Amino acid sequence: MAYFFDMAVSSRFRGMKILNLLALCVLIFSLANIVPMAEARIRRYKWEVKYEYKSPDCFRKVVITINGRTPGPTIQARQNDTVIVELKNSLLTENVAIHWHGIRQIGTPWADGTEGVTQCPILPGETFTYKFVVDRPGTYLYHAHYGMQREAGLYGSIRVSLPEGESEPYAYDYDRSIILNDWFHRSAFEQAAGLSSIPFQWVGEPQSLLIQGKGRFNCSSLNSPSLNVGTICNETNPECSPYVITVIPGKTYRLRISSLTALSALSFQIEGHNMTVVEADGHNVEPFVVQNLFIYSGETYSVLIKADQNPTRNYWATTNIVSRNATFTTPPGLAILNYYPNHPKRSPPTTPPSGPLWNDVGSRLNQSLAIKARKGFIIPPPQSADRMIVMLNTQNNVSGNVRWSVNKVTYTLPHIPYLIALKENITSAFDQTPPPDGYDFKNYDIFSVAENKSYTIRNGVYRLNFNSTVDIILQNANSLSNKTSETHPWHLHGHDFWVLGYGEGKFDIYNDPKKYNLVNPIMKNTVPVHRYGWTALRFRADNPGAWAFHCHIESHFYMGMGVVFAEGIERLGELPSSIKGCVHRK
Ligand SMILES: O=C1O[C@H]([C@@H](O)CO)C(O)=C1O
Repeated sequence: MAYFFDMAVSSRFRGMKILNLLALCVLIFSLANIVPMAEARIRRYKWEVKYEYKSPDCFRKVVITINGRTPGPTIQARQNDTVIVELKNSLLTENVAIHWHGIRQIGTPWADGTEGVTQCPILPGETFTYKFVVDRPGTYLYHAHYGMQREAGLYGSIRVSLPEGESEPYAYDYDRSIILNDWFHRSAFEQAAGLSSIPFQWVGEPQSLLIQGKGRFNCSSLNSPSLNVGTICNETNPECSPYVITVIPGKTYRLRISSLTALSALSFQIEGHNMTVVEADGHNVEPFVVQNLFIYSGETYSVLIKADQNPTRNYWATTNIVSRNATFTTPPGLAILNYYPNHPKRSPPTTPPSGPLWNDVGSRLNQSLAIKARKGFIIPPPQSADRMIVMLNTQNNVSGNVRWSVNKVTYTLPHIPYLIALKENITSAFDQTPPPDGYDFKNYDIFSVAENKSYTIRNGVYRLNFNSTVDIILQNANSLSNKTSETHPWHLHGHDFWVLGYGEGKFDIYNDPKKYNLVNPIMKNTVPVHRYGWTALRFRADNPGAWAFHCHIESHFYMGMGVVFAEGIERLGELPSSIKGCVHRK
């Protein structure tokens, strides 16, 4: 029919058509010159997730790889690009889900990749497609968000650059992404089993620290005669040769340093080189100089270093555990800063710098306080909040097991993910009573071993009014051991928050808010609450969806240290059916 019509069009008509087409082309061409088209592109990735034997720290174990690698491939995109990841789960007996850490998922809450919150798990053999826009430049991460799977090596970097022609407010010649991690030889399954057992079995300190997937375990410490040590642990395996950062003398490097540790807070340092901190979690920082960069799981920083030292040798870059005493259990992670043209494997002639003391709390608090938004890039916070939620973090004994609680509630995920249950009004899916907004401020002593009364395991959500401003006060306390309070890195999905302040001791709801930094607070997505201290955050509940907020220590989240916020669900259109595989309804 169309063919017939085309043939029937008279030549006069055809001539007019061609003229119109030409005019349209001229119009598009001139418009393109007046309004430069923002060139948002699609970045497409095809990933296969598999079990493989690897020896990241010379000790061979089963890890989870993406296209054969751990860390997985770096996602590189420009601001406003659409990232599409087609993920095939080739794990034989295990589900998977991947979270895009720091990407707010505005308009795509179903792509956040948080099993139990925003989607059903991806079953073995299935392929699932994540599609989302990276709307801000900066350094982000991705990692598994199912059980304790992240620890098995399923993680990588996301690097979002500015649109073509725009540049950062600081200058550098080259750019490198480095993920720090701690590494355990026992599998995530064994660890989870221990945490769920009675008696409780703690995961302990990691066996080694990895810098961009490489570490070194002392194989001779495995001297059990029943082990054929050579096949399990081999220090000459190239997989565990130190990570090398090659630099050209005189040049400036932007190192994007992030941490995805399962447990440890870290310090990172490069022998003889100061680091200028310029970015935190995707936001420009008013530059400040450090020798030791303290970094908590889930945080990302960019630091600038100048290769301005004696170029005839190489230097050590090291990372070591702070905030927990791992002095006798976990050696520092080592990498080599290689000055070209020295041989990259040439060991520096010095002993590696021994980072700061593990219990130097003051220096860590000082760094937290030093991070401010950069002049010219300040996003002013709302000057007041509509709601304040004070979250007391405690460690408790719940039903005979060690657990973590927020305001006496230990979190557990429902079988139907919150996003689906909320949108489709499946009220039986989770506890409809929200968790408490505070704790007994007057009577609770944060300096004593946690009392153990009326703690419960629940799965209610905090429902936030859409577009309201919410203050969260993370309040730390003594754990189950005398004179112990741990540092917890809290990560919020779906939003960045302003960091309004940190303090020591018990937060005073009347006086401490007067000390908030409402002038130039940094925005972040992950923040530590220091021992026996508090951290105050503010965010706007302006992103329709269900969002996890949790301690980024893998075992602590597993032990119930998290909450879920929900806002603006009624604004969402129909959810994609691909996230609903575990929901069977009549
Ligand atoms: O959650 C934890 O449990 C142990 C210990 O407190 C009990 O064994 C520990 O160090 C944690 O961080």
